[in-house]
Amino acid sequence: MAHRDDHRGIEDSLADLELLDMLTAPAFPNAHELKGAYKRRDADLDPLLLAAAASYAHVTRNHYAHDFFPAIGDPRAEGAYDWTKWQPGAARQERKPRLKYESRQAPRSQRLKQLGLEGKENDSVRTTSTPLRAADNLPLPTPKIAPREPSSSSASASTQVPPNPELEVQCMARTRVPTPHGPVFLHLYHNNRDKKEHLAIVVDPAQLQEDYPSLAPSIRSRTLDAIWSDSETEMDRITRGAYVGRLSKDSQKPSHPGVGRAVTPSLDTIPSPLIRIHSECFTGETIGSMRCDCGEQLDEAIRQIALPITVPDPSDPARTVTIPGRGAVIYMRQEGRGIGLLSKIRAYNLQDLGHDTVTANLLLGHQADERGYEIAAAILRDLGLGADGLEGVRLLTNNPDKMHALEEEGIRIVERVPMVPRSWQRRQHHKLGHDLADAHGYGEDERVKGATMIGGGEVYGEDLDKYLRTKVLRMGHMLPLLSDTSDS
Ligand SMILES: Nc1nc2c(ncn2[C@@H]2O[C@H](COP(=O)(O)OP(=O)(O)OP(=O)(O)O)[C@@H](O)[C@H]2O)c(=O)[nH]1
Repeated sequence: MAHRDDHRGIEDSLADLELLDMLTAPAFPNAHELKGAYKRRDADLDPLLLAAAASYAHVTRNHYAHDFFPAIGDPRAEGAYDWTKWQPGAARQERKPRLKYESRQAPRSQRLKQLGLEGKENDSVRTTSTPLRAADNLPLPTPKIAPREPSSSSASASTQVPPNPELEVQCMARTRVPTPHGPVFLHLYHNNRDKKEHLAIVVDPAQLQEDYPSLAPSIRSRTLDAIWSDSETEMDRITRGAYVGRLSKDSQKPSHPGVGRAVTPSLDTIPSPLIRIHSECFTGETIGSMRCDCGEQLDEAIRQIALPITVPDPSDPARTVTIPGRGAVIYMRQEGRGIGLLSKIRAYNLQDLGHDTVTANLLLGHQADERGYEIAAAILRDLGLGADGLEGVRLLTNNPDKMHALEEEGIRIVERVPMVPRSWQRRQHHKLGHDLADAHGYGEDERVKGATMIGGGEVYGEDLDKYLRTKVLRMGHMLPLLSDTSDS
């Protein structure tokens, strides 16, 4: 639209305004007079989109890799019509010639042919030439796991796999994670039965001491500590977590197969490791749902496992020594007792209609519990827990099916430890005096409000400090550093 001081003058401005009114008013007052005077200008496409498409050279963001970019900015390349010089009624201006677009990249079909991927255009393929592949800068050898058991519908004659390959689990990586209950070692497992990444949260802080083995054998993954290939380097082993002691700039000791297996003479006097087989629960663990106590159970399991243990001193049986708690939570990706999150959410709606958790599952065509424990048992064996000839386990559960399933898988359970919900413990605490709560290691005022990890209290410590400082100093996060605020 023209400006008042513009050489075109007031008439042009009024004409522009009239046209704008015509286009934007809900009903133009003299519509009957003007009918047919203007061509309708309803845009089928967003005008901004059209403007962007028409502007500048024929550039989309997919063209950035191409070769004409040096020419952008060159006046010869800017061959588009100069609209600032437009005059009403003026003759169409000469257009400057555009530079011819040339790409140095061969056509896609030729590039695919070179890579032997002809005809696979739509497959999601990663080629060696793909830039910025996360794994490129850290190639890790991976051990072979037998292929997944084929389902009857997917098995074809051309891809013959043994019908029921023996279950194999493989710990792919392990790392230390500080938690409010002390350090744990998070282990990530693959297996040849399902495509899920099951986890083991191993509590065994004695491993962090330089001068271990301690009184009890270390809880370590056999498959992680194994040699994966002749070509693996010490750095490969350390990067995947196959190290001993505490990893730091000054301490980098790769582990060797069989580390931590030695059965110490004092083993009979040390309680068996405390174990929980926990099933994933997004709602309870992540968003603090109070529809279940899964978040609390996970927190409580780690807390109980990490409680220090008092044992007879091997050098003087008349005295006792305290050793760090030990055990593991095997965290199975069996959301909603195996029915999955989608079905569990639907089941919750049925529960709101008055059905209980079991009926809701059944109404959806599921079983009350669709979990299996073969993989959990295999992970326990890999960690040297409950297996033949090694330590038995104390199992934290109220679920008899879980106990039986594990025993059927050959896991030796020497004791069942009940999982009492904290709110019940509190009520018991009121009824019976302080004995029960004290027996579980905390009193009325401590932690009873924290139903989940989320409500569980403040997180602090050396590792968190370091992490936050790096974010401020290297990533520009807007947080006052502790030293900056100490004076204020
Ligand atoms: N389908 C369904 N799953 C639920 C519901 N509430 C919790 N879960 C799931 O139940 C599983 C939790 O089970 P566990 O913590 O192993 O508990 P459990 O089998 O009762 O046994 P213990 O706690 O060991 O005594 C998680 O996968 C949750 O997602 C529900 O209402 N419906």
